[in-house]
Amino acid sequence: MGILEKISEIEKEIAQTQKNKATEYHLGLLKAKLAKYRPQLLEPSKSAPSKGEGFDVMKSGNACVALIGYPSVGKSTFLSLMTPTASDAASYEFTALTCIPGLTEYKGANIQLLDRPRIIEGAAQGKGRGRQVIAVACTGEVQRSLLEKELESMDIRLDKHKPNIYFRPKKGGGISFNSTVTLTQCSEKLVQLILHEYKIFSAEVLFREDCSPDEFINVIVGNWVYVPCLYVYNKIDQISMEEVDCLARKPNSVVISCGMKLNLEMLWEYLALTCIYTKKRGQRLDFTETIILRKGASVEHVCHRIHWSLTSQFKYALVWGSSTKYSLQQVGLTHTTEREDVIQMVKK
Ligand SMILES: Nc1nc2c(ncn2[C@@H]2O[C@H](COP(=O)(O)OP(=O)(O)OP(=O)(O)O)[C@@H](O)[C@H]2O)c(=O)[nH]1
Repeated sequence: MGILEKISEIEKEIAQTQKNKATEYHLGLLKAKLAKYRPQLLEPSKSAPSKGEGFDVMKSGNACVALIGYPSVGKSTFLSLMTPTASDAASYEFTALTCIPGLTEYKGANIQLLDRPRIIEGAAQGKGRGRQVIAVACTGEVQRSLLEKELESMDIRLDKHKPNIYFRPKKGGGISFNSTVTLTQCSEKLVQLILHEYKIFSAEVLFREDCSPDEFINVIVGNWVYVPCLYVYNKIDQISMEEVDCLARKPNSVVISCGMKLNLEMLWEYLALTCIYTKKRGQRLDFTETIILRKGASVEHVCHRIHWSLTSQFKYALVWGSSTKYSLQQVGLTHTTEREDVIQMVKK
C-alpha cells in the first residue's frame, strides 16, 4: 500500500470513529500514525525543480513576507506595485508558477516579498503543482478557511504558539509524566501510547498547557512550523461598503485595493519594524549605520545584532531618543528602544 492510500485509510477511520472517552486512545494512535506518514509526502521528489525555480529563493532583507492566496486574487499585482521586480501580472490568469522574489524598502528597512506558487487544493495530499487549478469562485471568507486548512495539512500553523510541553527522550528509566495544569485532552496513558508508536520507551514529559494529542505528537515529531500571518483582502473596489467594513473588523485582517492603490502600506505597519542608529565612542553619528529590529526590541537585541559577544562585555548603553526620559541617558540591557533612538554601547 502506498503512502497516499495509507493516509487516506487512516483519515477515513478517524472520520468514522466517534469521538468519546472510549475511543480517545484509538484516535490518538491513529493521529500519531498520520503524523508519521504525512512528512513522507512532502519529501522532495527525485525530479526536483531546477535551481531558481520553485521554493528555493535565498532569504534577504530585514523581513521576509510570503504572499499566499488563490489564483487571481492580486498577489502578482501587489508585488509589482510594491517592488521594482517585474512580476508577471498579466491580464491572463494563473501566472505565478514559480516563486518570484521582490525587494522593497520602507523607512530604512529592506523587506523581501515572495509571490508563492499558488495554493492548490489538495497539494498537501500529493496532487501535482500546476496541474490542478481550483475552479471555485468563492468569497474571501471561504478562501481564508480553505487556505488555513490546506496550510495546516502542510504542517504550517498560522498565528499559533508552540505547545508549552517539555519533552526529552532518555536512554533508560521509562516514561516520567507530569503536568502543571489540568489536562482535558491528553492523559498519561494516551501519552505513553503515542510515545510507544514512535518507539520511545524512556522520556521526560511535562505538560505546562492543556494541549491536544495532535499538539503533543508534533512536539515529538517537531515538524510544525509556526508562522505569524496577516489576512489581506484585496479588490475591495468590487464589493459593498458593508462587506468591506465587515472584513476590516476581523482580527488580523486588512482590506486593500491594488487596482485603486488603497491601503497598500498596511503591511509595513503589521511588520512593526523599527530602526535604530548606533554611534561609536568619540565619533560623529553616521546615519547610514542603522539596525532594523522588531518594534519593542531591547538594548540586548541591539547588542546581539552588533556582535554575539557584546552582551557579555556590556557595561551600559547611552541613549539619545524618545525611549528615554532625558536625552543622553544611561540604560541597561532590558531597556526597550524606540524608533530612531541613537545608541552607544559602553563595554566593561
Ligand atoms: N478590480 C480589481 N482588480 C484587481 C485588483 N488587484 C488585482 N486585480 C486584477 O486581478 C487580476 C489577477 O491579478 P494577479 O495579480 O495576476 O493575481 P495573482 O493572485 O497573482 O494570480 P496568480 O498568478 O494566478 O496566482 C488582474 O487582472 C489584476 O489586474 C484590485 O484591487 N481591484
